Amino acid sequence: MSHPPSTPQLPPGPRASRLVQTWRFVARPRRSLDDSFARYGDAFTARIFGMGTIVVLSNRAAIRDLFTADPEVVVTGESNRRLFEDLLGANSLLNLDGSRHLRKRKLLTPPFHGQRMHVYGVAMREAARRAMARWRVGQRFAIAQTMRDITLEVILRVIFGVDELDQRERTGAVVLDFLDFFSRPEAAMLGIRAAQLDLGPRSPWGRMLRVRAPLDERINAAIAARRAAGTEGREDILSMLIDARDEDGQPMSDAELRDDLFTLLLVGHETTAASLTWGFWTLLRRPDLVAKIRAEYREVMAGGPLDPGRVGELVYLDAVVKELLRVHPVTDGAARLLMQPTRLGDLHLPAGVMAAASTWLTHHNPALWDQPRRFWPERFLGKKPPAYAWLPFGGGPRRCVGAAFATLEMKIVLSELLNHASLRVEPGYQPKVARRAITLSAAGGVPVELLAPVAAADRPLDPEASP
Ligand code: HEM
Repeated sequence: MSHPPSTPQLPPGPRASRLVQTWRFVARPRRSLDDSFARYGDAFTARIFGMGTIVVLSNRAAIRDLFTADPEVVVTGESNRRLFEDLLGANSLLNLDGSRHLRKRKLLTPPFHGQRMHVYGVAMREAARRAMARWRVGQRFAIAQTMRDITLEVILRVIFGVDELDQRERTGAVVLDFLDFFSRPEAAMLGIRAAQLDLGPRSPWGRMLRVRAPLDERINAAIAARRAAGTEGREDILSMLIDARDEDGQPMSDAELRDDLFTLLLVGHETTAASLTWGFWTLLRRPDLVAKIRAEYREVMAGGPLDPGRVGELVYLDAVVKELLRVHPVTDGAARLLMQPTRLGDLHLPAGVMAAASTWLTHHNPALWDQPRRFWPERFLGKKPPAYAWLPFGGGPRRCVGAAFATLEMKIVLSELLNHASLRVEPGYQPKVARRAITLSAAGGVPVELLAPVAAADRPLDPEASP
């Protein structure tokens, strides 16, 4: 092992202009990374508008040092603020550092753990079943849209406890309008601070503010209504956050609540929907894997009703989900800003630059994974994912708050749909990777067709039936 150089320096990287590098990052997210990895290896320097100079890592030792560094020195909120302060709000967990981040995380962690997960599991299963009930044999549809409908319904229900379906759908439409805006080419401009100016409804920032306003209104109205009606007996996240107190006994202000709910809405469903979409595209072309998922489901079901509390018994499905998150990561990775010169593995990087653990490159680095391009869930059977090599949810003190929630949702939706519906993906369909809001999703939405009537909830499909 070589030693880090004594003076801070940047590793080499692509020499193209910042503009060209930014365009490639937006338009060809995978290829640009693969090309740079092939040329420069597991640490290289890129220059991207909105992010400045960024050292892209797929080296395990460097990633370990990044995730275990002092969060006052290697920060996240400060760099997020440059991109998202006006978008997500100054109080958003994503935009905070140090003690304010810690305090907010303590408030936001309990809603996503423990007994509550069972309640969410029931909501997830219901949303999946409701989606299937709408399908007709022979119908063709984009599975990405179904996944968005399901995950949006779930997040709205668990965040706001919107019980009434109609109201949930109207709020959902406002959220989708907002997110759709982020799949337009002009949205790439929003990361540039100088472009964050309201120059009227035709300017990107002006448009963003106008599609966000109705969403703000709905969130503010929900907060006011809940404060007025009280939180007694309620199990939604909004009520939990209204009741939460920090160490000094202080409740959250309306502004804080608004920023947090907005953040959770944005990061809490599109990511899971995109992961599930890649999942269906992968699994529907692999009847052998679907047969194994179904056989396991039947076996576990033989021991009694498979309610969401028993999903943990589906160990093969667990391995499938881990492998999906490895092969098709839906975020670029975990980025930090270095406030001081920092040693990361063999690197000694200067202050002021960003360092990012690249999910795509780390998950496909042949030095870390046997046959990295192969989809092979068995690699996770009976084994924990290797530390600092499997990072779909980032790592360290900023690791994704919703990781357990998202994993549960993926398992429930995959298992409900694969065990009760025979779907066919259009033969030869090969999706491109497209940026949509913060996620890398399958362009075209993955068209599928329902081949036979959806099976009853208590009569799962035969393992050998068509996928
Ligand atoms: C498959 C689905 C998901 C993926 C792949 C994903 C991925 C990520 C990643 C990579 C990060 C950055 C971690 C880091 O910097 O180390 C993150 C942060 C975060 N995620 Fe997720 N996420 C998913 C679902 C969710 C859900 C369902 C929620 C909540 C309902 C959520 C809430 C958050 C929050 C609040 C943060 C910021 C944490 C902080 O800064 O302390 N995510 N997520």
